[in-house]
Amino acid sequence: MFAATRAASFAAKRSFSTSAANLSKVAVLGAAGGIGQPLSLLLKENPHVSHLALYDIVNTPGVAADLSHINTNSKVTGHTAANDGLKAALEDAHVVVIPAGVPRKPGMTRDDLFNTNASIVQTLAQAAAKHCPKAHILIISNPVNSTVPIFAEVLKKAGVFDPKRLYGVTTLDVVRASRFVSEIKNKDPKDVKITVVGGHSGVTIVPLLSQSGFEFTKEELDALTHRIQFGGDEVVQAKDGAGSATLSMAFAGARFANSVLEATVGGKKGVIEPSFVKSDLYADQGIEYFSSNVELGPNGVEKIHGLGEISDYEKDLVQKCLVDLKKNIAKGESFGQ
Ligand SMILES: NC(=O)c1ccc[n+]([C@@H]2O[C@H](COP(=O)([O-])OP(=O)(O)OC[C@H]3O[C@@H](n4cnc5c(N)ncnc54)[C@H](O)[C@@H]3O)[C@@H](O)[C@H]2O)c1
Ligand SMILES: O=C(O)C[C@H](O)C(=O)O
Repeated sequence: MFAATRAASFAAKRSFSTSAANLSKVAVLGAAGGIGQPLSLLLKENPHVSHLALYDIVNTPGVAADLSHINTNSKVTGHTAANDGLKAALEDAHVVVIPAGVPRKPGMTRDDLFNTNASIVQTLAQAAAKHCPKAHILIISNPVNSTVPIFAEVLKKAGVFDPKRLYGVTTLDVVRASRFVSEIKNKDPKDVKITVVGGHSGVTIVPLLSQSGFEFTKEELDALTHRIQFGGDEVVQAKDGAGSATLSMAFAGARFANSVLEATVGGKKGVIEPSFVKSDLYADQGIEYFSSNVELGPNGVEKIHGLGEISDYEKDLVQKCLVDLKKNIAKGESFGQ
């Protein structure tokens, strides 16, 4: 249903989106994985993409050959580590989306992925610093609360860090929040917008349900908050060892990538998405990265929105969030340094 709606909306936009200035190369790193494949499929439908470069350590030639038969305008190329494939994928990229890395199994936290994924992200950051220092970098690889600071430290070391162009993708949390609230309020999710702030794991995910326009009982509030914070665990448990969310993440990642493209090359104004970015909101408490609604413009992050008025219940959630977030960020920064 999404694909049909999305295709229709993209098709409508295509009529005014064909000039070269509106088109860009998008690279997906980790493109042959559970997220990478459906995400690349959705990006193949995006009218702002002129070239989709798919990089993974395995299987990208097949994924690229398959996607390249879809009759949308973009060219698709597949790259592996052979023949300097990472360089070829990254050169001239305007947007780089990164779902490379291992997913959770039941019983694991996202932080348990750190040991494996930190070095993967570090390697990809070193390559991005060299081959596409001006690209907009969208990080999906977990733990996002630490992988974004790792990426930033590598870019800083290379002297190319632009905080306006590095984004942790937290869109899945708002997608889930919208869906879960719509289920209990019997609404169409398209009319249910829930702001979610903080980070992307457990108690660092803070839904601001008091701003939703709906009334909740205390029981509903507790249940919804918990479900939004631990929605990822539901999928990990249901997949029973076969990974974590891939299809809903591809949907969320494609939505965020499209927003970045619309704001940076599509000329669209007032594009607002939540994202885990370098932020001043809690910098006075030593927390340099935070997810909140972010206004995107031609150069990326244009304005970081504050939290606005929040309830005492949410103030409590934010305090708990900040404790974990600070540790997750520090761990990423020290690894990246
Ligand atoms: N931000 C979010 O909301 C969110 C949501 C879901 C999953 N994730 C995270 O996304 C990551 C990927 O999840 P998945 O389900 O697609 O996993 P997956 O194992 O299915 O796919 C990961 C892919 O990364 C590739 N890869 C490994 N090392 C690489 C390297 N050095 N360079 C390029 N590619 C490399 C693998 O070959 C594989 O194809 C995980 O860390 C997961 O926790 C984040
Ligand atoms: O839960 C996970 O490990 C994957 C992802 O971060 C999610 O929220 O689904």
